[in-house]
Amino acid sequence: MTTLVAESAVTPAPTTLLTERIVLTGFMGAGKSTVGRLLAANLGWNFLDVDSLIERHSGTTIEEIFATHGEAEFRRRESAAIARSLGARNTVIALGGGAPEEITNRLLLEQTPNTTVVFLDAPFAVLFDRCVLQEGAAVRPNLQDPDAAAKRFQRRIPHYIRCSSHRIVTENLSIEQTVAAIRAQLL
Ligand SMILES: Nc1ncnc2c1ncn2[C@@H]1O[C@H](COP(=O)(O)OP(=O)(O)OP(=O)(O)O)[C@@H](O)[C@H]1O
Ligand SMILES: O=C(O)C1=C[C@@H](O)[C@@H](O)[C@H](O)C1
Ligand SMILES: [Mg+2]
Repeated sequence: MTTLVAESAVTPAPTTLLTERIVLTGFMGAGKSTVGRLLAANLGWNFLDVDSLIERHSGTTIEEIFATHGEAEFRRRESAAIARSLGARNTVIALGGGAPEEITNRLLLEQTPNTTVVFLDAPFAVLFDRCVLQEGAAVRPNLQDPDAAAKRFQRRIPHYIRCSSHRIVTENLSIEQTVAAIRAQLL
């Protein structure tokens, strides 16, 4: 049993919003982890990264889970990690890029009260370039084949849109500007 420890736990008075948790969704490279961590620090909230939770709980890397057990098992672990993370309050939660494709995850998001889902959007080419430039990007299992990744992107767009109440187009924004744009929509 792994306990749920936020990556950044803070005690000072957190910013009060009309929501208890902000969930970031979007494709690989959207900035869910990078923006999420900064947004949480900015609000004085905690931050949880579902991909990191899965790795901590499994005691291994996502790459290894895909290689050893396959994507279906990864998705089961992902749903369990999302369910655990949605119990947290005053928390920014970064989902994995494929989470909204699963009906279980969409229902979890929809049915958890006081949960605001923000879709970080950008064109596939921008996201792909960001991932390639990022250190360690080569290990993202679902980014190995660019054509297949582009198809996944297309397939997922309607799910990202439907499961979110806010959408930020980040193509021309820095990480700091993306955080400011989220704050402007939610505060
Ligand atoms: N405007 C921007 N917004 C977000 N990230 C940006 C931006 N510009 C550049 N980046 C870079 O893009 C990368 C985004 O990666 P990040 O790991 O945060 O994405 P992610 O959405 O969490 O992806 P994954 O689904 O694979 O976990 C980082 O290296 C970040 O520095
Ligand atoms: O888009 C995807 O399918 C994935 C995105 C990452 O966040 C990880 O959840 C994993 O690499 C799968
Ligand atoms: Mg991430």
